[in-house]
Amino acid sequence: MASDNNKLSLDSIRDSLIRQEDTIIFNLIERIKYPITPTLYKEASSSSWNISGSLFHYLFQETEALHSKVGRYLSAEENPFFPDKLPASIIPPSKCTPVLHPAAECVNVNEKILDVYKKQLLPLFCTDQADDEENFATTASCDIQLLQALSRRIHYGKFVAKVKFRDCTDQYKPLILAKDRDALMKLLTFEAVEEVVKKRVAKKAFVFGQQVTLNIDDNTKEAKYKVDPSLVSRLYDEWIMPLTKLVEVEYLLRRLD
Ligand SMILES: O=C(O)C(=O)C[C@]1(C(=O)O)C=C[C@@H](O)C=C1
Repeated sequence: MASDNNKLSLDSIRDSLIRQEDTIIFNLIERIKYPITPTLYKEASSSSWNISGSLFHYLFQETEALHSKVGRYLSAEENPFFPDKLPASIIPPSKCTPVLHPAAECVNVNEKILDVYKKQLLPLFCTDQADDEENFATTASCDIQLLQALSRRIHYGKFVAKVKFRDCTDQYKPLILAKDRDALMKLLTFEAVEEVVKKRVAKKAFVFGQQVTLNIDDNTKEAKYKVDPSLVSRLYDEWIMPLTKLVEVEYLLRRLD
């Protein structure tokens, strides 16, 4: 969607952000089936595995390398977590005019996303801590899919910023020239939209996380959900939307380069 330059509007981008909520919530539900699994994220040097870094890090880097070869990071919607380690794509880049300003490539907050994910989000969402060795690879694959979904959503801020600048250039230009981050942040913020997002994702978590049964008696039992809706709302309020806005500001600050 975001590759179609002519049709790009704030409404179409917001529609995509809404659709991405489903992906994030489903991936979250998948990941939290497993415990935190501390060994997965620890340096593997002391183990018998012949790798440097953690098993999670190894699988993530190798996954990105493979995806890079088949052109994943040629898309402006994708941002790598290990940009310095990527092999070239075997697929040639598209000949279409790029949608974003070339400086968009320098905006990458994945290091922050990874840090927040490991230190704050996993402990918040995963209640159990255990080393389930049989599921190391599956657990790490769930982490990677969730992180890629979070990264794509947060870096969509570049497209949001692009249309906001295009539609209100007169308001944004002086703030960019003055490098006034706070004023840019204020101008691009829509509190009413954020309130709707928080309520909608909580509702989606409630609906997607229900146990679906065909037994009518089950409706009367106390409902059990796979993910706490209030935590999903908090995920958006405290991390996803602030990081999206950070990406918007970073993109705008480079927009006139
Ligand atoms: O919809 C927008 O205008 C956005 O900038 C996206 C977003 C979000 O992350 O959902 C971020 C900032 C706004 O305050 C509202 C929503």
